[in-house]
Amino acid sequence: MSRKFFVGGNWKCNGTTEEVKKLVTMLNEAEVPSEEEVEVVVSSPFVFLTLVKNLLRPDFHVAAQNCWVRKGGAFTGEISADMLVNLGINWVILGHSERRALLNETNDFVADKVSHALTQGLKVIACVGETLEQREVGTTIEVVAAQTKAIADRIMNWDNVVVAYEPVWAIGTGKVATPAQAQEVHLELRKWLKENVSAQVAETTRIIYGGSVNAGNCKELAGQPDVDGFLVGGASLKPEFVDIIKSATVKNGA
Ligand SMILES: O=C(CO)COP(=O)(O)O
Repeated sequence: MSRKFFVGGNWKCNGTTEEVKKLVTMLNEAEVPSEEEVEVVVSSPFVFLTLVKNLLRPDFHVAAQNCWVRKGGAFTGEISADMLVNLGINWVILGHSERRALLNETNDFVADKVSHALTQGLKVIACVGETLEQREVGTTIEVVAAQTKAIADRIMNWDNVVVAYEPVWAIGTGKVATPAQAQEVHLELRKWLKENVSAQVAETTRIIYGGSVNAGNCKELAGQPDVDGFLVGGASLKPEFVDIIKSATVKNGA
């Protein structure tokens, strides 16, 4: 398999220093498949990034949950991509549906951020996904294609991009997409990449699933041919995150 299994933990806006230390200790003690089999990236709130980076085992990586759309300057409250690089953080989540919905981030704005972050040397987890309303009126593929197109229009190189398909109706709801629903959208996204970017990008870009992933449902989802890993929210704050990391073995046939 040319696409290495990827498991991201999105801690969202959660945690105290003590809780973060506990979580990192739990992760450091976990026995998981090797780095060759699975890439693990945990995403803490900005204020804990250095703490996590300093304490976390070296085979796991750290991501920010957002960054500013261009170089730093007079942008009160923002964090620039080069600041993250300066801290030794090499990943960033961009375009999460919570930011799209609550902070009105548009497809173009997200795509500008992706493009800028890549030029600064960050690797990007770019999130796409439809709302329940959009799914119900049958526009799921159109919506995720438009979100992906905005990015494709601005970047030349997809090597450092992971696409996270996160149906909004499945996030934090306990209502996980069925393996067939996830596979359908992942396959369509891959087709879209093949037709609109290149066969090589379609073949090598990891498309991961997010939305109520837990220890109980991860194996069946991981068994889908176009599901290359997960972006985990709530369960990434719990010991079951380790079980989700281990679902890489489903993919790798162990
Ligand atoms: O938004 C998510 C990950 O980015 C998914 O969140 P939950 O796993 O809590 O549904």
